[in-house]
Amino acid sequence: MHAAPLVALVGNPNAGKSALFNALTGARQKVGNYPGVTVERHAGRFVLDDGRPVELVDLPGAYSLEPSSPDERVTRDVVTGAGDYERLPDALLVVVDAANLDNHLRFAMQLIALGLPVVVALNMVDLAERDGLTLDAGVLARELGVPVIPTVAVRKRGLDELRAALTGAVGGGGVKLLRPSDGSIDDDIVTLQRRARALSAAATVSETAGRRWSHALDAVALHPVLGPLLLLALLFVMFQAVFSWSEAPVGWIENGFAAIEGRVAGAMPDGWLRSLLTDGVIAGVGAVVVFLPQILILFFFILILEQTGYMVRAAFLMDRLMAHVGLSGRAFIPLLSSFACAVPGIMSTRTIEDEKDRLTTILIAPLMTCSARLPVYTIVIGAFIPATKVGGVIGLQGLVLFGLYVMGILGAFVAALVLRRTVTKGESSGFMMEMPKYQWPRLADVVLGLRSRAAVFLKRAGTTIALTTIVLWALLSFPQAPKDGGVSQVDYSIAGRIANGLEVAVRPIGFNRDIALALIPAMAAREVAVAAIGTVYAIDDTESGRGQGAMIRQLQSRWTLPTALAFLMWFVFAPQCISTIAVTRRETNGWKWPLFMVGYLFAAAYVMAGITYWLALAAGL
Ligand SMILES: Nc1nc2c(ncn2[C@@H]2O[C@H](COP(=O)(O)OP(=O)(O)OP(=O)(O)O)[C@@H](O)[C@H]2O)c(=O)[nH]1
Ligand SMILES: [Mg+2]
Repeated sequence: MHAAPLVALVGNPNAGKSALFNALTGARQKVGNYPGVTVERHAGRFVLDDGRPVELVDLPGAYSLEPSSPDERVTRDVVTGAGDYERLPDALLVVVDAANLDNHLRFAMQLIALGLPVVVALNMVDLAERDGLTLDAGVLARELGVPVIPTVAVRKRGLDELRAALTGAVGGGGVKLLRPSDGSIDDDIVTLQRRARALSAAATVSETAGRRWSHALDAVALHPVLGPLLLLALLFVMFQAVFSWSEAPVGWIENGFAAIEGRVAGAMPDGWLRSLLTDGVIAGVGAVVVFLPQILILFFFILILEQTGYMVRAAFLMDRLMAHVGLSGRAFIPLLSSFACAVPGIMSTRTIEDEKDRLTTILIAPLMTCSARLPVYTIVIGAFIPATKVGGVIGLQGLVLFGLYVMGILGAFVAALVLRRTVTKGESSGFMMEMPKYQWPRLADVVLGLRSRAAVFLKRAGTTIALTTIVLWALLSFPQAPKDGGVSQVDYSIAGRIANGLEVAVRPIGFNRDIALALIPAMAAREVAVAAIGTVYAIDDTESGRGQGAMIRQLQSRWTLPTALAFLMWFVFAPQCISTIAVTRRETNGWKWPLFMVGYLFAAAYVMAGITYWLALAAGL
């Protein structure tokens, strides 16, 4: 049996390859309105008109066949059949952005010159029309010598025609492909560019000045003074929203868990199994799941920034600042993605050309406040920072949260500055990124993005987090303390004894036994810190009731303000996540850099938490 024909999706970054891949295969690859969304090869399947299945691979965007960064290398290797990829594609589906034709045609012409059967998707014709641009696909097809199909990937327009053209291209339909008459594979870049421009002019039927409002938006978004103010305002609204919008849904989730716990407790006799289910699993998982609304609000904002095309503007604004600390402008998007999670953030550093630039970005990515820290931050802020308004409008809790994010960013900048002068010394490169077109965010995409985030989070809560809390519950519950022995169950347990030992090391920075106890399971996932503390208090004090309210009261009675502040500072810096360490090992091909990263971050966490604690004490807090 023959393997299914292989078709590769290629084109410039942000042309809509992944959107087209999703439309054809029904997959849900990430799309986003900025270059460099896809950094790996992804495969899927669809069926041609004649019933043959086809394997389609989505590739990272590239500007040419001479790769300048690790992600572009993947694309070059696949289309030339080099590297580790098993076979040459049977056809290329080249995606070009209709509204950016002359730039995208240059790479398309290089690809056509490779000699493989090609179908061109003239994508985003809707945006071209919006900008008052009408193109003649027939002219393009004649000049390029390959089928050119107008498409709107996100509305699934042009897919039937595309499938028909691909059916011909992979051999079944007997369509004879014409080759371009000249040998453009050997053309130099200037000749190519000139041809691309001429071709795009020939295919342009009419063009009106429709981009005026986009220029007007950029005049504000990229303005040297207004631009940063707008960025700051946007970030600020985002952090306020994390607190103020989440109140009601957090209440619903809590009531839900309380109801489940009540049912379970009522249906079971008192004993270790009931304690495992209520104090361990339900209390622990519940303590984490209540943060779902806040995480979704954060992602809602990130998705909107990604889809509107604002993100690259923000990167542009930050470029000067980034250059000062020795980072490349390209580092902005990996760092911004790390606000969601450092793992995809570190993977997206593959778009950075320079080895040292890339390494520096990887090493500082864990300092961006990932969403797993949000539960830890919000519960401690909720307990120790009063919900008052500063100046009548700005919520103090949101302000402190914002401050913690800023702390992480400042820490990252300082780290970059130091690293670039020592271990990753080198020149930094300038900003080179196309501005994507402004687009309205599509509701369906936002919903899809939020759904997948919710799924990831709930899966973690149901697996890693549940498992860790069960282990922790067991270590906290055994051996059982003698009744009336004057020693608390937590102190008597295995976990308590370990924590009492560890406490010696963390006492100088203001941490108590409960915190020492939470730090180790938090290595599996940061949110577990909250679950762990929840479990400790549930076992220690069975009378105290449940839910965030009870936990906040426990924190207030057992921790001092300096301890709470030191704890927050620890979480800004500490490298507490095994997945991040693992992905760093993979992306840097060895243990050297992940170990270095863990070492410097733990040292920074310890020192910064200590400084915070002592300063707070000195200030009389
Ligand atoms: N209006 C409109 N938007 C589109 C169309 N195709 C894609 N988009 C949007 O354009 C942006 C880029 O799409 P992607 O599919 O991520 O682009 P890509 O080519 O995979 O980009 P990289 O992975 O970065 O190389 C996303 O915001 C899409 O929603 C289209 O035909 N019309
Ligand atoms: Mg993509």
